Amino acid sequence: MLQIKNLTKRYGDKLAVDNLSLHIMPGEIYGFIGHNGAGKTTTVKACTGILNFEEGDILIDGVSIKEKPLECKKQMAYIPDNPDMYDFMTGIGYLNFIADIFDVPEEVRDELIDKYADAFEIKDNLGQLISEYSHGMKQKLAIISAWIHEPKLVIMDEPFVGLDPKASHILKQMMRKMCDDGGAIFFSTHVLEVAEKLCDKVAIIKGGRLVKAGIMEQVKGDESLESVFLDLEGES
Ligand SMILES: Nc1ncnc2c1ncn2[C@@H]1O[C@H](COP(=O)(O)OP(=O)(O)OP(=O)(O)O)[C@@H](O)[C@H]1O
Repeated sequence: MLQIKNLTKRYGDKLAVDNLSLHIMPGEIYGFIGHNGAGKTTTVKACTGILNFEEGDILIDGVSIKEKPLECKKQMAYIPDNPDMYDFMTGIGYLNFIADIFDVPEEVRDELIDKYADAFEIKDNLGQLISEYSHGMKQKLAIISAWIHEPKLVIMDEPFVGLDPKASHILKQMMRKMCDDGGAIFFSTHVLEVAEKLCDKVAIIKGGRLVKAGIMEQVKGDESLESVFLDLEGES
């Protein structure tokens, strides 16, 4: 579903991502972990077509994001680390705007908005301006907007930041359901306990280079993900 092939990205002289390859298959929740500045956001943004890269390629369902960005973007949803949305819109206005872009039929969008807004307990806030939303409310709106066009692939950067415990629980259920239905999820996180419980596979990046990747149980063995991560961080 998402194939990162030998991705290399530089900012001027700074090598941010170095020859990174990963393959996220349908049905998989794939976690992406690494220290601050390791290259997670750079990789995530390259996957969504927001950030150009010099070397390598990224395929969404077999299609290159470099060659056919629009075709790729139709298949996916992206939730950035900071949900910057149009403050002048109402919540419902924003959701309908996204649904329009992705051509979601009215009955379908109404049903999905109703279901997810209810689950996240922001139904009563949908008529309010986004400028009046808290960080967590914006994050909930961003998640709903991602799910209403039923993408095959969801890419998220730190999706649990700002969510209250109930909303985190609902998001985890939504992620599992989507992947059980054949979708795929690639997300970065610093919350290793969540990654350990939720992810089928995990990749660890350090200084722009992939240091470990694979099935969660194999990556962590008998240890916790945290101790594997800290051991790798300690290695020079
Ligand atoms: N626009 C930019 N210009 C120059 N350097 C950048 C830019 N964005 C990121 N970098 C550098 O690229 C490297 C990777 O940054 P990136 O944001 O991908 O890390 P990250 O793993 O997402 O970190 P964090 O966990 O702190 O969000 C860092 O050294 C960072 O300073």
